[in-house]
Amino acid sequence: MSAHPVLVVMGVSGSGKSTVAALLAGQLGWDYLEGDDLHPAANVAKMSAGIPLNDEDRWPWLLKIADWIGEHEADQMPGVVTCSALKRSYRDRLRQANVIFVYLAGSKQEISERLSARHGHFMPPALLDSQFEALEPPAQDEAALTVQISHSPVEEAAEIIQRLRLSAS
Ligand SMILES: Nc1ncnc2c1ncn2[C@@H]1O[C@H](COP(=O)(O)OP(=O)(O)OP(=O)(O)O)[C@@H](O)[C@H]1O
Ligand SMILES: O=C(O)[C@H](O)[C@@H](O)[C@H](O)[C@H](O)CO
Repeated sequence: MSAHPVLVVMGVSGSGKSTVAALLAGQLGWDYLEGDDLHPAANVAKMSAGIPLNDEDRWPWLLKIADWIGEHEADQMPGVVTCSALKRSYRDRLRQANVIFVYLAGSKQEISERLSARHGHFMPPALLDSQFEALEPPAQDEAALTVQISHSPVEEAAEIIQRLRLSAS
């Protein structure tokens, strides 16, 4: 593994990307980007209205995330970014740089319960079905690190650091 990877914490809405990625970035002392912050207002409005994004909506957003990753690679700065990265084609684009995908895997039931308990977020729980429909879990050859989400966020972050042999700063 490169000394300066960017971890892409991926998975459906509510899988815990923001929670786990923030912990990881804090513990590693690496730059952090909340990928949702790069969505154009139109995408946020669409999701808020309960309409799933399509490829056309997602590509400009994915390219902004790819830019952030590319800048970090050029500067030899490691980082952590959240990005649903639901489809293989999206991940193949992000993989043009030196990234490691960390896939937060859980059942629809488990994630649905978490989303129902989450407040103050634009993403309605009703969009979870569409997230699972779009999801193409990383295939074997993608070498993603798959983490089951049934543990606490702190345990998940510790597992990721240990399995990737990273060191907390
Ligand atoms: N391991 C966990 N155990 C219990 N609850 C968790 C865990 N991880 C996250 N949560 C809770 O589940 C909810 C969803 O987590 P979070 O917002 O981090 O997901 P997300 O994948 O970033 O979602 P989105 O893509 O919609 O922004 C939050 O309320 C969070 O506090
Ligand atoms: O690809 C997508 O459909 C979107 O990125 C969503 O996953 C949202 O960004 C996120 O889940 C909302 O919080």
